[in-house]
Amino acid sequence: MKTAAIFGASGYTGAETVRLLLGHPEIEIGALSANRRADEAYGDVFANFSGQSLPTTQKIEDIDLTGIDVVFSCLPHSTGQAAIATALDHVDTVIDVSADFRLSDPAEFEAVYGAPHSQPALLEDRVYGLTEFARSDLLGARLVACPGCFPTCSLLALLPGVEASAFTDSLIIIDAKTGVTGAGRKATLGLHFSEVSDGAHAYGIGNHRHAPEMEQELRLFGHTSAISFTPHLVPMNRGMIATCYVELTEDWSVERVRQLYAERYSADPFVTIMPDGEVPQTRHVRGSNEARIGIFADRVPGRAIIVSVIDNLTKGSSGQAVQNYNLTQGWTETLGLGATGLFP
Ligand SMILES: NC(=O)C1=CN([C@@H]2O[C@H](COP(=O)(O)OP(=O)(O)OC[C@H]3O[C@@H](n4cnc5c(N)ncnc54)[C@H](OP(=O)(O)O)[C@@H]3O)[C@@H](O)[C@H]2O)C=CC1
Ligand SMILES: CC(=O)N[C@@H](CCC(=O)OP(=O)(O)O)C(=O)O
Repeated sequence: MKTAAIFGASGYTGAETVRLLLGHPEIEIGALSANRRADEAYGDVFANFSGQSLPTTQKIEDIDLTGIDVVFSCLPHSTGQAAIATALDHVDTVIDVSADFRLSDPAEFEAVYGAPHSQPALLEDRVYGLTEFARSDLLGARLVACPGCFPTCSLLALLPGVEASAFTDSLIIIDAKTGVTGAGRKATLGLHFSEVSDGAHAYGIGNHRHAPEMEQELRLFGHTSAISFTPHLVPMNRGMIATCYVELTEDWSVERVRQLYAERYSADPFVTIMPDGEVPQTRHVRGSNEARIGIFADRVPGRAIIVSVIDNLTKGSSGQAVQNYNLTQGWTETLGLGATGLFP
């Protein structure tokens, strides 16, 4: 049995991590951090957990890491770098769901996130944990940077085709939508019910910070040109959908791409390639760690449209974090992640 501390347990990804770990047969929860909500019973922070036997929340600096094996860090980007460095002196593994260790180049981190990285040495050995493309690096990894939710959803839809040179280098357009929990639990005017219900809007247009992260990974698989990516906020709690437009290279058809994806993901328990004509829907993966991907022909000859859905809080963050930790330990990757999507 391993003991976990969860940093940022009073936030949405922290709560999702707690929910998943409560069902994990090999992990017990030893500590929960919060900032404004420190020193509270966890059931007071999130009423759905009242009745569960869980530690009281503490400030990170008050947590005794003796006896903790793994930290799941669910802090806003740029707030957890020093705490993660300290934690690595005491625990075997840190799984970070923030953006802090995703970009491998500290100069690019500073350009995208507006502040220098305080722990650049840790970037050298960190594993970028898009699980389905990182398995061989995860066993024994000490620091895993879980991809952003948009990159997870989009890269799962794009990388097999890029890897096989099925797409031209000129066109990748990603049109994505996210549920409101993607913005975290903060009280912000633009996230109030009356501001997000009954409508949808684009944001981060032309400059969202996830585009450089996706380009970093696409480059590793051979796609060198810039992508266009626009996220939208839509009135749902959980869920994310990325609709990706690509141009097929000669000899590639939509049917061949679908076959390629089915083979590439055939051994992956959390990626489903939809049968021809079936449209993936966010409502079918809510609360599960599953990604569903559908591949369609465009009316423009030579183009394909790839639609990918995940739950931003599960495969898009905490679920993938648990999946990655399972693999660092050499365990079956599905441990603690067996839930089917909550529908209706
Ligand atoms: N939400 C999502 O869908 C996804 C989120 N992520 C990433 O996961 C991380 C957490 O996101 P999310 O759970 O949504 O965020 P929340 O805003 O819901 O939670 C943030 C957590 O961090 C704590 N915290 C905030 N500032 C500090 C600080 N300066 N020092 C210590 N603790 C602090 C908060 O404590 P308190 O509330 O008590 O003050 C809270 O526990 C972020 O980096 C986010 O980008 C990644 C993928 C998807
Ligand atoms: C709705 C909303 O605001 N979503 C967040 C993305 C989710 C997320 O948390 O991504 P990181 O882990 O990279 O921070 C955004 O667009 O910035």
